[in-house]
Amino acid sequence: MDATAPASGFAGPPGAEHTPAFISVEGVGVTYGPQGAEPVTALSDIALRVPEGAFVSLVGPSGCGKSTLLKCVADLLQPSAGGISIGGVPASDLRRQGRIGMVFQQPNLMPWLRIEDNVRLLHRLVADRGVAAAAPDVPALLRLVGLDGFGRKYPSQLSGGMQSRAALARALALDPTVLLMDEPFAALDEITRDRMGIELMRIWSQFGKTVLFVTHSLAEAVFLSDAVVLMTPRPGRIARILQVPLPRPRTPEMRLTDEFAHLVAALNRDLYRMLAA
Ligand SMILES: Nc1ncnc2c1ncn2[C@@H]1O[C@H](COP(=O)(O)OP(=O)(O)OP(=O)(O)O)[C@@H](O)[C@H]1O
Repeated sequence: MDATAPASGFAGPPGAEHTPAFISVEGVGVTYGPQGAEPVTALSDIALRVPEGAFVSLVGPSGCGKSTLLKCVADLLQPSAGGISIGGVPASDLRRQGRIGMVFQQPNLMPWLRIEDNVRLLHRLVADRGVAAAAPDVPALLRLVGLDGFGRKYPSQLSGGMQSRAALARALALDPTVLLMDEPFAALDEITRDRMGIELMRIWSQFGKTVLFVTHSLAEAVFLSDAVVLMTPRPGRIARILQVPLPRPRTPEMRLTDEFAHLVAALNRDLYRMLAA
């Protein structure tokens, strides 16, 4: 198994190393503060090349800067050094058009809005800013995420897993160029979380977007991804990029194979070595 990607920062499926980068992160560093305290260098010299349509996970010890990197890609945070482009354009252009889909650990649905109106919300917000965007096909999105027939419900009438599905439908509403997911299933119980992973694979194979996915679970990362980016403790750098040669579509049975166990063990070993150093 040759699972370590070249130093170029390529993060995509095995065999796609020469595909042009779609998400391009070049020399990105982030230093927070100072706000009366010591500055915190959260990220240092991150270089990442993610091809179009790839599913890539970011893993690493708590505080290594996974969310910070995702925020930079989403243009919610300006890097202190380096730059990021998506599909050849600056992330800021896409954000203004509402073309960066985000899903967080908490679904953050508006409790006073029906599910269908939550899914429409982003379109309303960008329209209010004068940005022309096609109105989302809400019934199709709800069908896609398995919420057919639940559009008239309010968030409180849905289970945690269903709220996660609604948050995903909302993130997909404006046909995003990329989907950025920050521990989207961390608040769910293990069985629901596993089921959501399978569902996400099904949905991803239909919408075909490039996904950056932050998780603390190495097994979840391996199961879902074409490549897993392991980051060092703060300041976060890229320690290793593990390419995942498991075939697609991924099935629950793959989690029981020796190959899967070896991939997760390889990441675990690197993580423990890093933390022990
Ligand atoms: N606004 C901020 N001001 C100062 N420091 C910050 C700020 N946001 C994050 N940090 C620090 O930057 C580092 C990286 O934080 P970040 O949340 O990106 O890490 P993470 O890997 O996503 O963590 P976790 O896995 O615990 O969610 C941490 O040490 C954190 O304390």
